Amino acid sequence: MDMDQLKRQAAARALEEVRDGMQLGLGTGSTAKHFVELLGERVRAGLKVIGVPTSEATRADATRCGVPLTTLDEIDHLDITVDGADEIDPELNLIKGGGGALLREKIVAAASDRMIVIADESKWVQTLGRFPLPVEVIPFGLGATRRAIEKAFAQCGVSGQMAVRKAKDGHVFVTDGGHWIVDAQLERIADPPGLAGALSTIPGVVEHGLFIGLASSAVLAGGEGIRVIERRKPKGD
Ligand SMILES: O=C[C@H](O)[C@H](O)[C@H](O)COP(=O)(O)O
Repeated sequence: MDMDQLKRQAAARALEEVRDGMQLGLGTGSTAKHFVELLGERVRAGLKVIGVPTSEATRADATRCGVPLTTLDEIDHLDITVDGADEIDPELNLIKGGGGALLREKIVAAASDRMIVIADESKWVQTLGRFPLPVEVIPFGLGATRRAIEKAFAQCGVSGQMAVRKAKDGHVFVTDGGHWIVDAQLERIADPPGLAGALSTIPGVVEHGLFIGLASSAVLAGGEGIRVIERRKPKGD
């Protein structure tokens, strides 16, 4: 079975959690896109749900698939967010933002009662960090922000090359929020909550790709079948 089929299987398993009347956060990326497509099939068959997209790309996909959309200004909470991830550790800490949607993804996940992460098994790691950590930054004062990020890394015992993300056309990648992303090659993040806290205090950092205490469960699809891992601690701890 190829990777794309595994992603679709994980998406299909998460869809089993969706009930009539639910308000859903719709993630971004190639795995979340399968969820949006499968959800669209159910909507066309009569399921009543409403979604909040985490990116302009997902907004376009959801619209194409016939999934009705709203915003977090119109509704006061979401029942479930279903989203992909770049890395998932056994505490269900995540690295996200490979597609650049981390800011909206984190806002939407935090507004949800439950976040279900869907992925193929390759995203499961013992320690986060092999995937470059995306840090969303304000272009103004980037030199100072980079130095502050390096200091935060040193305080947390990590180091690595940082690079401003480029789009395929060679220009700087700009997020849906109009910001830039610095990708940090850290290899091994021993204390994800500590690093998340340190990055959050830097003024030029808008958000970072460490999702701590947000995922309620992970649905991992692999050659041997599907594994569902539930978070041990309650959400927010
Ligand atoms: O910004 C993008 C998101 O965080 C994605 O959910 C993440 O990069 C995983 O994407 P994919 O399912 O394509 O591997």
